Amino acid sequence: MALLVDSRLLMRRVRDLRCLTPRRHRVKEKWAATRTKHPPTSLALQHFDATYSIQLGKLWPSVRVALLSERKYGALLNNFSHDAVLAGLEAQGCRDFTSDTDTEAQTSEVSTEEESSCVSMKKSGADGQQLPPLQLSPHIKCSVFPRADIARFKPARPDMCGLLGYYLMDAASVLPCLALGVQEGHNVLDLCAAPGGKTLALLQTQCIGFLCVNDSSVSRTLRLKKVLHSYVPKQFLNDEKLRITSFDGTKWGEIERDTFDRVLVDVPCTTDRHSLMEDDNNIFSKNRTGERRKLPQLQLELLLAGIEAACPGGEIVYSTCTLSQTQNLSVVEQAIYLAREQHGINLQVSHTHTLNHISEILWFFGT
Ligand SMILES: C[S@@+](CC[C@H](N)C(=O)[O-])C[C@H]1O[C@@H](n2cnc3c(N)ncnc32)[C@H](O)[C@@H]1O
Repeated sequence: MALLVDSRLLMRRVRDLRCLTPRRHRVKEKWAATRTKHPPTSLALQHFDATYSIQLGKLWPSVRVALLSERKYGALLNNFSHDAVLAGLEAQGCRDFTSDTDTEAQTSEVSTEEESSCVSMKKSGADGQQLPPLQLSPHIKCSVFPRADIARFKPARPDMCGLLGYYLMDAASVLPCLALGVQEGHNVLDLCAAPGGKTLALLQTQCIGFLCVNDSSVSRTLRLKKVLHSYVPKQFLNDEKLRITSFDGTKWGEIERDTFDRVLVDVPCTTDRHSLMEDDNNIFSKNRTGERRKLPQLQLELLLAGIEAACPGGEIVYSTCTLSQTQNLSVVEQAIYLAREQHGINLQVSHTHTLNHISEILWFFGT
C-alpha cells in the first residue's frame, strides 16, 4: 500500500514539474502561470497532518496511507431488483460484509479504508427504559471484494422492470443505516439525505412505516429523486410512504417536533477522503474557508434539530465521513449538553451498545 501512495506522490510531483517546464504554446504557459500554487488537496493533507497526527498519534501514518489509497467500494444490494444480484457478485468473489462475522481479514480491509464515524443516541421517554439491544436489519446487505482485491464493480444493470441491482458506496456508509435499527412501522426522518445512498439502504429494510427524506440542496435533492426512481418500485415511493423535501434541516425542530421513531443526521463535513483526492468541489479551496470553519456549528444545529424531531424514546444517529474530533465527538457532546440545558431533553448515548454488535463486522477506533 505504501508503494501505491509513493507512486501517486511521484506522479503528482512529475505533473507539478511538467507544469513548471516552459511551454511553447501561450495558452499552456498562461495555464501554468495561473495554476494554483496550493491545490485544495495539498491544503487538506497539510491540515490533516497537523490535526490528525495529534488526534490519532501513532495510528496516523497508517490511516494516512489508507486515506491516500485507492477507494474501495461496497455494493449495496437492491432487494427490489428481480435479478439474482447477490449470487452474481458472489460468483465474482464478493461477500456481504454485513452478515460476515468471522472474517478478520476482510473486516480489517474495510475498516482501514474508511473514515466514517457514527454515534447513536436515544431520547429519553417518560418510562426512562434502558436501551434494548440493537437489532441489525438482515435486509441491508453490502458486498465487497476480498482483502487485497481492488477489482472494480461493473456498472449495475437494470432488471426487467428497469431497476438497478446495486448501488456503489463506501462500505462504511452502510453502518449508520444499520445503527439506526429501524423496526416495523417506524416513522423515519433522513435529515440530510442527498444524493440518497443511505436513504436507499434504509428502504432496503422494507419495514419503514413512513419515510421523510430531506436535503436543503435542491439540485442534490433532484439527484436523490433520480436515484430512488432507478432503484425503488413506484408503489414504495407514493405520498403515503414517502415525503421528499428541500428544507433547511436546522429549522426542523420548528417544523415537526417529537415525531419520528428514528432520525438519521448525516451531516455535511470535510469529507476527508474526497478532500485528499479531488480538487474540484473541495471544502479546502481557499474560497470555501469560511464555509469549512462554520461546519461544526452547522453540524451542531442539524443534530439538535434531529434530536427535537425525534419522539420521546426515539433514536437519533449522527454520522460523518471525517475523522475530525471537532466534527464528531465535540459536536455530539455539545448537542447533548444543549439539548438538556435549552430544551430539557435527556439523551442516552448508545455508542458502545452499537459498537458491541457491529464490531464483529468492522474494526472501530474509539476517540
Ligand atoms: C454527507 S451529505 C449526505 C449524504 C447522504 N446522506 C447519502 O447517504 O447519500 C450531507 C448533505 O447535507 C446537505 N445539507 C447541507 N446543509 C444542510 C441543511 N442546513 N439542511 C439540510 N441538508 C443540508 C448537503 O446538501 C448534503 O447533501
